[in-house]
Amino acid sequence: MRASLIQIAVNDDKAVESVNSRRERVSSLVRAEAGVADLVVLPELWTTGAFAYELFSEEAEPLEGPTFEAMAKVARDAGVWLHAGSIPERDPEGPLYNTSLVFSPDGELAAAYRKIHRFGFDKGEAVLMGAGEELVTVRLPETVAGVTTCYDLRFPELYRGLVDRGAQTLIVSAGWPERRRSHWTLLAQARAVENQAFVLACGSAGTHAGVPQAGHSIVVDPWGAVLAEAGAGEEVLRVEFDPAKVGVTREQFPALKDRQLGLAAPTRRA
Ligand SMILES: O=C(O)CCC(=O)C(=O)O
Repeated sequence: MRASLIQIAVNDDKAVESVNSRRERVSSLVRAEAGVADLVVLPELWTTGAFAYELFSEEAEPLEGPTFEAMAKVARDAGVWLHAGSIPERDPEGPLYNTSLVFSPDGELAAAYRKIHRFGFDKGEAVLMGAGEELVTVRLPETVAGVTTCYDLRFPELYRGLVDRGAQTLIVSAGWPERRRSHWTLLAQARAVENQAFVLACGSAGTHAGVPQAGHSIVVDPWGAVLAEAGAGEEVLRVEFDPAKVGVTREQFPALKDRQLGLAAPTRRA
Protein backbone atom coordinates (compact mmCIF):
# COMPACT_ATOMS: atom_id res chain seq x y z
CA MET A 1 0.00 0.00 0.00
CA ARG A 2 1.33 3.42 -0.95
CA ALA A 3 0.61 6.29 1.44
CA SER A 4 1.39 9.99 1.15
CA LEU A 5 1.27 12.14 4.28
CA ILE A 6 1.01 15.78 3.28
CA GLN A 7 2.55 17.86 6.05
CA ILE A 8 0.92 21.18 5.24
CA ALA A 9 2.44 24.45 6.43
CA VAL A 10 -0.40 26.44 7.95
CA ASN A 11 -0.12 30.17 8.42
CA ASP A 12 -3.13 31.46 10.33
CA ASP A 13 -2.49 35.03 9.10
CA LYS A 14 -5.17 35.38 6.44
CA ALA A 15 -3.18 38.15 4.77
CA VAL A 16 -0.47 35.56 4.03
CA GLU A 17 -2.86 32.80 2.94
CA SER A 18 -6.64 32.85 3.13
CA VAL A 19 -8.57 29.71 4.06
CA ASN A 20 -9.92 29.56 0.49
CA SER A 21 -6.45 29.83 -1.04
CA ARG A 22 -5.17 27.12 1.30
CA ARG A 23 -8.09 24.87 0.35
CA GLU A 24 -7.15 25.29 -3.31
CA ARG A 25 -3.45 24.74 -2.61
CA VAL A 26 -4.15 21.60 -0.57
CA SER A 27 -6.47 20.32 -3.31
CA SER A 28 -3.60 20.65 -5.82
CA LEU A 29 -1.22 18.86 -3.47
CA VAL A 30 -3.67 15.94 -3.10
CA ARG A 31 -4.34 15.87 -6.84
CA ALA A 32 -0.59 15.54 -7.47
CA GLU A 33 -0.67 12.18 -5.62
CA ALA A 34 -2.86 10.59 -8.34
CA GLY A 35 -1.20 7.37 -9.41
CA VAL A 36 1.44 7.76 -6.69
CA ALA A 37 -0.60 6.99 -3.56
CA ASP A 38 -3.46 4.70 -2.61
CA LEU A 39 -4.02 6.68 0.60
CA VAL A 40 -3.37 10.36 1.31
CA VAL A 41 -3.41 11.77 4.85
CA LEU A 42 -3.64 15.45 5.87
CA PRO A 43 -3.07 17.16 9.25
CA GLU A 44 -5.52 18.31 11.91
CA LEU A 45 -7.39 21.62 11.47
CA TRP A 46 -5.37 22.75 8.47
CA THR A 47 -7.97 25.32 7.42
CA THR A 48 -7.47 27.36 10.60
CA GLY A 49 -4.36 26.03 12.36
CA ALA A 50 -4.75 23.82 15.43
CA PHE A 51 -3.95 26.62 17.89
CA ALA A 52 -5.77 29.52 16.18
CA TYR A 53 -8.62 29.32 18.66
CA GLU A 54 -10.25 32.58 17.63
CA LEU A 55 -10.67 31.22 14.10
CA PHE A 56 -12.48 28.04 15.12
CA SER A 57 -15.88 29.66 15.35
CA GLU A 58 -15.23 32.09 12.47
CA GLU A 59 -14.22 29.29 10.08
CA ALA A 60 -16.46 26.51 11.43
CA GLU A 61 -18.35 24.65 8.72
CA PRO A 62 -21.24 22.22 8.65
CA LEU A 63 -20.04 18.66 8.06
CA GLU A 64 -20.84 18.93 4.36
CA GLY A 65 -19.39 22.43 3.99
CA PRO A 66 -16.76 23.84 1.61
CA THR A 67 -13.88 21.69 2.87
CA PHE A 68 -16.00 18.54 2.61
CA GLU A 69 -16.97 19.50 -0.96
CA ALA A 70 -13.40 20.30 -2.01
CA MET A 71 -11.94 17.14 -0.44
CA ALA A 72 -14.65 14.82 -1.82
CA LYS A 73 -13.95 16.22 -5.28
CA VAL A 74 -10.21 15.92 -5.06
CA ALA A 75 -10.38 12.33 -3.69
CA ARG A 76 -12.42 11.51 -6.78
CA ASP A 77 -10.15 13.45 -9.16
CA ALA A 78 -7.04 11.77 -7.76
CA GLY A 79 -8.68 8.35 -7.31
CA VAL A 80 -7.28 8.00 -3.78
CA TRP A 81 -8.53 7.18 -0.32
CA LEU A 82 -8.25 10.52 1.44
CA HIS A 83 -8.04 11.17 5.16
CA ALA A 84 -8.69 14.87 4.74
CA GLY A 85 -7.46 15.91 8.19
CA SER A 86 -10.00 17.65 10.39
CA ILE A 87 -12.29 20.68 10.21
CA PRO A 88 -13.91 22.78 12.92
CA GLU A 89 -17.39 21.29 12.44
CA ARG A 90 -20.46 23.32 13.38
CA ASP A 91 -23.19 20.96 14.50
CA PRO A 92 -26.50 22.84 14.04
CA GLU A 93 -27.84 21.04 17.12
CA GLY A 94 -24.78 21.31 19.35
CA PRO A 95 -21.26 22.63 19.88
CA LEU A 96 -18.28 22.77 17.53
CA TYR A 97 -16.36 19.54 17.01
CA ASN A 98 -12.87 18.78 15.72
CA THR A 99 -14.00 16.38 13.00
CA SER A 100 -11.87 14.28 10.67
CA LEU A 101 -13.21 13.24 7.28
CA VAL A 102 -12.24 10.18 5.26
CA PHE A 103 -13.27 9.85 1.61
CA SER A 104 -13.20 6.86 -0.71
CA PRO A 105 -11.75 7.18 -4.24
CA ASP A 106 -15.24 7.78 -5.63
CA GLY A 107 -15.60 10.84 -3.41
CA GLU A 108 -18.04 9.30 -0.93
CA LEU A 109 -17.66 9.98 2.79
CA ALA A 110 -16.32 6.72 4.27
CA ALA A 111 -15.94 7.95 7.88
CA ALA A 112 -16.24 11.01 10.09
CA TYR A 113 -14.50 11.06 13.48
CA ARG A 114 -15.09 13.68 16.17
CA LYS A 115 -11.91 14.02 18.26
CA ILE A 116 -12.48 12.38 21.63
CA HIS A 117 -9.65 13.91 23.71
CA ARG A 118 -9.72 17.70 23.42
CA PHE A 119 -6.49 19.55 24.10
CA GLY A 120 -6.00 22.58 26.35
CA PHE A 121 -7.01 21.45 29.87
CA ASP A 122 -9.18 24.41 30.94
CA LYS A 123 -8.80 26.52 27.79
CA GLY A 124 -8.58 26.43 23.98
CA GLU A 125 -10.05 23.43 22.23
CA ALA A 126 -11.02 21.82 25.53
CA VAL A 127 -13.58 24.56 26.20
CA LEU A 128 -14.39 25.67 22.65
CA MET A 129 -15.27 22.25 21.24
CA GLY A 130 -17.39 19.30 22.23
CA ALA A 131 -15.92 15.84 22.76
CA GLY A 132 -16.59 13.03 20.34
CA GLU A 133 -17.86 9.79 21.82
CA GLU A 134 -17.44 7.22 19.09
CA LEU A 135 -14.44 5.17 18.07
CA VAL A 136 -14.13 5.09 14.30
CA THR A 137 -12.54 2.56 11.99
CA VAL A 138 -12.63 2.52 8.23
CA ARG A 139 -12.07 -0.43 5.90
CA LEU A 140 -9.43 0.39 3.28
CA PRO A 141 -8.55 -1.99 0.44
CA GLU A 142 -5.80 -3.91 2.29
CA THR A 143 -6.23 -2.89 5.92
CA VAL A 144 -8.64 -1.58 8.53
CA ALA A 145 -7.65 1.87 9.76
CA GLY A 146 -8.42 3.43 13.14
CA VAL A 147 -8.96 7.19 12.95
CA THR A 148 -7.50 9.42 15.69
CA THR A 149 -6.49 13.03 16.19
CA CYS A 150 -3.43 14.65 17.81
CA TYR A 151 -3.83 14.65 21.64
CA ASP A 152 -5.59 11.26 21.32
CA LEU A 153 -2.08 9.87 20.80
CA ARG A 154 -1.48 10.15 24.56
CA PHE A 155 -4.36 7.80 25.43
CA PRO A 156 -3.40 4.15 24.76
CA GLU A 157 -6.82 2.79 25.75
CA LEU A 158 -8.35 4.49 22.70
CA TYR A 159 -5.96 2.60 20.42
CA ARG A 160 -6.67 -0.69 22.19
CA GLY A 161 -10.36 -0.03 21.58
CA LEU A 162 -9.62 0.49 17.89
CA VAL A 163 -7.57 -2.72 17.76
CA ASP A 164 -10.52 -4.53 19.37
CA ARG A 165 -12.62 -3.21 16.47
CA GLY A 166 -10.17 -4.69 13.96
CA ALA A 167 -7.74 -1.82 13.34
CA GLN A 168 -4.40 -2.80 11.83
CA THR A 169 -3.33 0.67 10.78
CA LEU A 170 -3.62 3.62 13.16
CA ILE A 171 -3.92 7.04 11.54
CA VAL A 172 -3.08 10.15 13.56
CA SER A 173 -3.85 13.54 12.06
CA ALA A 174 -2.20 16.26 14.14
CA GLY A 175 -1.08 19.82 14.75
CA TRP A 176 1.56 18.83 17.29
CA PRO A 177 3.78 21.58 18.77
CA GLU A 178 7.54 21.59 18.27
CA ARG A 179 8.02 21.98 22.03
CA ARG A 180 6.91 18.38 22.61
CA ARG A 181 8.29 16.79 19.44
CA SER A 182 10.12 14.08 21.38
CA HIS A 183 6.76 12.91 22.82
CA TRP A 184 5.25 12.77 19.32
CA THR A 185 7.92 10.44 17.97
CA LEU A 186 8.05 8.32 21.11
CA LEU A 187 4.26 7.93 21.37
CA ALA A 188 3.88 7.10 17.66
CA GLN A 189 6.41 4.29 18.09
CA ALA A 190 4.82 3.15 21.36
CA ARG A 191 1.33 2.94 19.83
CA ALA A 192 2.79 0.88 16.93
CA VAL A 193 4.72 -1.52 19.16
CA GLU A 194 2.05 -2.08 21.81
CA ASN A 195 -0.71 -2.60 19.23
CA GLN A 196 1.45 -4.36 16.63
CA ALA A 197 0.01 -2.04 14.02
CA PHE A 198 1.21 0.46 11.45
CA VAL A 199 1.06 4.07 12.65
CA LEU A 200 0.68 6.81 10.04
CA ALA A 201 1.04 10.11 11.90
CA CYS A 202 0.66 13.27 9.82
CA GLY A 203 1.59 16.52 11.54
CA SER A 204 1.60 20.09 10.37
CA ALA A 205 4.33 22.65 9.65
CA GLY A 206 4.42 26.41 10.16
CA THR A 207 3.36 28.40 13.21
CA HIS A 208 -0.25 28.46 14.44
CA ALA A 209 -1.13 31.44 16.63
CA GLY A 210 2.48 31.71 17.76
CA VAL A 211 2.87 27.96 18.35
CA PRO A 212 5.62 26.49 16.14
CA GLN A 213 4.64 23.11 14.75
CA ALA A 214 6.79 20.01 15.03
CA GLY A 215 6.29 18.63 11.54
CA HIS A 216 8.18 15.32 11.57
CA SER A 217 5.27 13.27 10.27
CA ILE A 218 6.18 9.67 10.80
CA VAL A 219 5.29 6.16 9.62
CA VAL A 220 6.08 3.28 11.97
CA ASP A 221 5.72 -0.44 11.30
CA PRO A 222 4.23 -3.03 13.72
CA TRP A 223 7.69 -3.84 15.06
CA GLY A 224 8.32 -0.17 15.93
CA ALA A 225 10.70 0.52 13.05
CA VAL A 226 10.45 4.00 11.54
CA LEU A 227 9.75 3.54 7.83
CA ALA A 228 9.78 7.25 6.99
CA GLU A 229 10.00 10.57 8.79
CA ALA A 230 9.56 14.10 7.49
CA GLY A 231 11.55 17.18 8.38
CA ALA A 232 10.13 20.33 9.95
CA GLY A 233 8.78 22.15 6.88
CA GLU A 234 6.02 21.52 4.37
CA GLU A 235 6.65 18.15 2.78
CA VAL A 236 4.95 15.20 1.16
CA LEU A 237 6.12 12.07 2.97
CA ARG A 238 5.67 9.04 0.72
CA VAL A 239 5.96 5.49 1.95
CA GLU A 240 5.08 2.01 0.74
CA PHE A 241 4.18 -0.62 3.33
CA ASP A 242 2.85 -4.16 3.39
CA PRO A 243 -0.33 -4.36 5.52
CA ALA A 244 0.13 -8.16 5.79
CA LYS A 245 3.02 -7.47 8.17
CA VAL A 246 0.50 -6.82 10.96
CA GLY A 247 -0.83 -10.39 10.84
CA VAL A 248 2.67 -11.83 10.59
CA THR A 249 3.91 -9.79 13.59
CA ARG A 250 0.86 -10.66 15.70
CA GLU A 251 1.32 -14.33 14.91
CA GLN A 252 5.07 -14.53 15.44
CA PHE A 253 5.06 -12.46 18.65
CA PRO A 254 1.52 -12.90 20.02
CA ALA A 255 1.75 -10.44 22.92
CA LEU A 256 -1.77 -9.08 22.32
CA LYS A 257 -3.11 -12.49 23.34
CA ASP A 258 -1.59 -12.03 26.83
CA ARG A 259 -3.70 -9.00 27.68
CA GLN A 260 -5.25 -9.16 31.14
CA LEU A 261 -8.57 -7.58 30.29
CA GLY A 262 -9.67 -7.36 33.92
CA LEU A 263 -7.07 -4.61 34.50
CA ALA A 264 -8.54 -2.30 31.85
CA ALA A 265 -11.33 -0.63 33.86
CA PRO A 266 -10.01 2.47 35.68
CA THR A 267 -10.83 2.50 39.37
CA ARG A 268 -9.92 6.12 40.06
CA ARG A 269 -8.80 9.29 38.28
CA ALA A 270 -5.23 10.52 38.81
O1 LIG B 1 -0.45 16.45 23.46
C1 LIG B 1 0.24 17.33 22.97
O2 LIG B 1 1.37 17.60 23.39
C2 LIG B 1 -0.25 18.13 21.81
C3 LIG B 1 -1.73 17.96 21.56
C4 LIG B 1 -2.27 18.99 20.65
O3 LIG B 1 -1.59 19.91 20.28
C5 LIG B 1 -3.65 18.89 20.14
O4 LIG B 1 -4.32 17.90 20.38
O5 LIG B 1 -4.08 19.83 19.45
